[in-house]
Amino acid sequence: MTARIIDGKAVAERLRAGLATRIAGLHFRPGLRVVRVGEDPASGVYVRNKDRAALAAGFDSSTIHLPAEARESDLLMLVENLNIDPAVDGILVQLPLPPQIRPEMVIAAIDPAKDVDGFHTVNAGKLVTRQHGLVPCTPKGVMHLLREAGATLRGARAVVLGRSQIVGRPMAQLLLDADCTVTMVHSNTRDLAAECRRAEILVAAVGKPELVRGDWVGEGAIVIDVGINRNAAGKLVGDVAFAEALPRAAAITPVPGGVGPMTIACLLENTLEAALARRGHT
Ligand SMILES: Nc1nc(=O)c2c([nH]1)NC[C@@H]1CN(c3ccc(C(=O)N[C@@H](CCC(=O)O)C(=O)O)cc3)C=[N+]21
Repeated sequence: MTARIIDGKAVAERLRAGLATRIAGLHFRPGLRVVRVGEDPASGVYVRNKDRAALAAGFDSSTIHLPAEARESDLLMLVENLNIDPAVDGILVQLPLPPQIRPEMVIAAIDPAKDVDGFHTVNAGKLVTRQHGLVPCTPKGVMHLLREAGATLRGARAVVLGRSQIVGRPMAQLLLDADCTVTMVHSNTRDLAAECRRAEILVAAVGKPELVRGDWVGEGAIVIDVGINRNAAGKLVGDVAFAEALPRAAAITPVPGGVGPMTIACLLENTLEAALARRGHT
């Protein structure tokens, strides 16, 4: 078998086109503000791609750039101003932040109704208690991709590799809500390879270049690679050794062109959702 390659770029384009159509029918433009502090290189690509996509889909989007030396109080004041600005529906503060700024303080300061990253404790709590809230973009994008790939979720053995606040944990929750049998595995798991091999759906989100080798992938598995890493040669690679996984998987996402573009499309989807919810159209 050779895996079908799941084209995240194409799925993201369709999702964004659908959002553009919906926005064209509104009497306002949903507002998104991305706040960047200093110069994290990973954030650079993300902010550029996002700005282009947001403007093309009809959002009122802009990036606010603070210097690397900004104080935590400067950022908190900026967030407060965005919270009360009626033109702003979505606020995203790029992570990582410089060391003098505590990310948990900043995330806690964002109005949960405008928290389009879905990182605020209120939104995390809503996800776990199955209430309607803003869902983190990357796991939300992965669910879109699984549905597009025609994956049968009910009863499927899903393994999530990685337990981060922003991907692994919410990912497991969404898979559980879709009736998967979910296993979370991580750096302390005994025999990671054997656990991964049992997966019918494998989501790798650890940020370790090509950690998942071909023999970690079960025959016919659907493999979703969330990692975006640079390898020793400076090439962009995922958490999965793509060429090794290809002959075993039924379907697999590439890096780049897999999950990354979906994260951006879901950020825009969340911004539209937040805009409608704030105006009372749920
Ligand atoms: N508050 C916050 N929320 C985030 O969601 C967030 C963040 N901070 N900080 C940085 C990371 C990184 N991130 C990416 C999203 C999409 C691509 C993406 O679209 N990648 C393309 C192109 C990659 C390339 O060419 O370099 C792809 O995978 O095909 C990359 C990186 C979101 N992040």
